[in-house]
Amino acid sequence: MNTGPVDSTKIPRFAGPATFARLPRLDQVGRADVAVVGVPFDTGVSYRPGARFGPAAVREASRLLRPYHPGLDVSPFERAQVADAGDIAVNPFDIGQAIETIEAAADELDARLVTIGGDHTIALPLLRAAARKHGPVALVHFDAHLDTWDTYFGAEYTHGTPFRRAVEEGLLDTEALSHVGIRGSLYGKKDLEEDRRLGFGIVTAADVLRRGLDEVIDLLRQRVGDRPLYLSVDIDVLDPAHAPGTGTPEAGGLTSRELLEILRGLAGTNLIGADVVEVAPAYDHAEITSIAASHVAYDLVSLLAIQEKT
Ligand SMILES: N=C(N)NCCCC(=O)O
Ligand SMILES: [Zn+2]
Ligand SMILES: [Zn+2]
Repeated sequence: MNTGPVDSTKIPRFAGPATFARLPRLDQVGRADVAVVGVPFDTGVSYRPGARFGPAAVREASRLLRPYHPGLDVSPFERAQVADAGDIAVNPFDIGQAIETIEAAADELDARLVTIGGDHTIALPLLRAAARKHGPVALVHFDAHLDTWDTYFGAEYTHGTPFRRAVEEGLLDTEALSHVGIRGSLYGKKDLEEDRRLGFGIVTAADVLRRGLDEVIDLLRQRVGDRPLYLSVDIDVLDPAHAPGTGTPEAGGLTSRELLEILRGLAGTNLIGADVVEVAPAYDHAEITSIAASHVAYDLVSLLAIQEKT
């Protein structure tokens, strides 16, 4: 029997400290199939800081989550032992050291991870840990931005560069890389050319509107096949109306309904880990962004849980 969340019909959901979805802490249950872990880190940002407060805000906003997911027809916390592994204690003054700490912590956590960021820099060490376990992985990357740029101010490790570094390091299966939700201005046309050369296919935000969800889901599933899959969700894939609380907002994004439907459309793929990043609560209003991110994390946990045998 897996230990589930605190019962919100008996203990008010607004009482007590927040773990993700009111789940037990990892140290309370000893082991987990799926662990939710926070990475309060935002030293890699190019514009507004504040994503270091993302994990705490997403946990607070997750108090309303209930234990049955009707869209996927699963009770994820019964199907799998899901636990909150707390936050990784990253150095805010040294990006290199923070990256090493995240990689080591991900290696050590003996569970499939849903990581709550933190800025997008953290995807690189998480992918290093994933590739160490599974070999080069397929990637579906939800974001307004490519995040395959080369350097900023000469810095190689930033929130705009993790996926170029990941390809260079051989962490990704370059036959199976997709960005979803891309939009907004670029530095030049070469950004797209270099991205294509690295192996990425792009589903733009406009494609989601014009081609529709079913076609987009089919295309993504075809590209992924049965490869081990990592999902990275930058919350700025959503329109600023759906996610104002983020560091580099771009107009013309997905609705939270579209994003959740695409995620549900990936049920049955060989998902091995996922992150939700770039929630910066200082720019949020009425918890719009952290509520969206907590629901995304719930769907990611559910996608991992349905892979556990019943
Ligand atoms: N990963 C996120 N959210 N943003 C990257 C933006 C990089 C830039 O300033 O051009
Ligand atoms: Zn982004
Ligand atoms: Zn990003």
